[in-house]
Amino acid sequence: MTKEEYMALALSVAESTIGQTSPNPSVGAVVVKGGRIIGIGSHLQAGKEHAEVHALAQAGEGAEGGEIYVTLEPCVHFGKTPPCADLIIKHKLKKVYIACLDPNPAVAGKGVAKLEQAGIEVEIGLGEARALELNRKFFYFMKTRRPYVTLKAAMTLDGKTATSSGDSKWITSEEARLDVHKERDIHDAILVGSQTVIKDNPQLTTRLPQGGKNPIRIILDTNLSIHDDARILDQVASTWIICGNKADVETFSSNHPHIEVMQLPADKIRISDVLDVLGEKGVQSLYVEGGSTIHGAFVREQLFQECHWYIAPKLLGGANAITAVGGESPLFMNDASSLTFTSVEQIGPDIKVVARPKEA
Ligand SMILES: Nc1c(/N=C/[C@H](O)[C@H](O)[C@H](O)COP(=O)(O)O)[nH]c(=O)[nH]c1=O
Repeated sequence: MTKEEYMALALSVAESTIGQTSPNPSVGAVVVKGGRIIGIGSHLQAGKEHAEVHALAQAGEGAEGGEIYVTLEPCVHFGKTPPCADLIIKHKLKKVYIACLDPNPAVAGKGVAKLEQAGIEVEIGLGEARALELNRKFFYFMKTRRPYVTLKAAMTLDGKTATSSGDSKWITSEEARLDVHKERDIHDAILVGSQTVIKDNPQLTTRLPQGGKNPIRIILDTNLSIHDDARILDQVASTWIICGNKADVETFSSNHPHIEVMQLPADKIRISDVLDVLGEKGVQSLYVEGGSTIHGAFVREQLFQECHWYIAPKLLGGANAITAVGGESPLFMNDASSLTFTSVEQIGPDIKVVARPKEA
């Protein structure tokens, strides 16, 4: 295998753990000696061993004089295990291939410096684009201390997410809805507005055949207006409610002591305040399932990093049907958010379009 193929293997191993390592990044490592793979490892869960620890444990003494391919710069800090840079030095590897540097300015380059001081050759950048994409959400959070926001909407071909009566069952297929649960599984948190809770009474849990992690359910509810029997108030998953400063938190909390309520200082909920609060709580990835008014707020304030549009081959019609992105229309087309399509894929009879705002 070529060095590109060894790094591609490390990247694949890292990609297979996306969503399960938060708040840590997903990392993969491959140890090679004499053209033979002698160790493969990935970071499987925050607090557990890093990828290099697993790969080097598998390689054992045979690692001496070999090379390691790692998708993120080896750490220099003491976590659950000693710094990976020290472990690589201890195993006397000859060369380290690093796909991308740590985004944290406090540690960026420190791992490389330590390896080079120990006389180990370091090559940076092999598979870098794929390594940056793989931990895109983590890197964004590290840089901004705000969650990476993905807007999700399911709509008809003419952009409707419900009929004028609010009916939306179902627009997209089972397959497309299953894909939504895969997205929920890899996100730290999911967010909807109180209108979606009142109209749809969603569970907002991850229901995959193979199981999966429930994201934290975040409800924007200015006046704590959701009904006491709403399904998201059950104890199947964590639920946080963000409300305005006029809401009667005391009454709500006495009725629902297990629900975390965050009261913002203003009477209206501003998305930028929501993202600051969630960032402080360590939420790195946020999946916004709407509805229309909520999407309108995120789009108007340009506070999203990606949108996933699931489009069904149906035409609903009706100017009074519910549109995917509500709120006020800008006066001019120039005020539209300019995006770039990053992928379009068919899922069952539907298509999933992923688009991102043009890099600022
Ligand atoms: N109506 C449709 C959707 N509707 C999405 C609404 O947010 C709906 O209330 C929640 O997805 C329901 O959540 P839960 O299943 O109770 O956890 N989403 C889709 O992907 N396709 C559709 O057709």
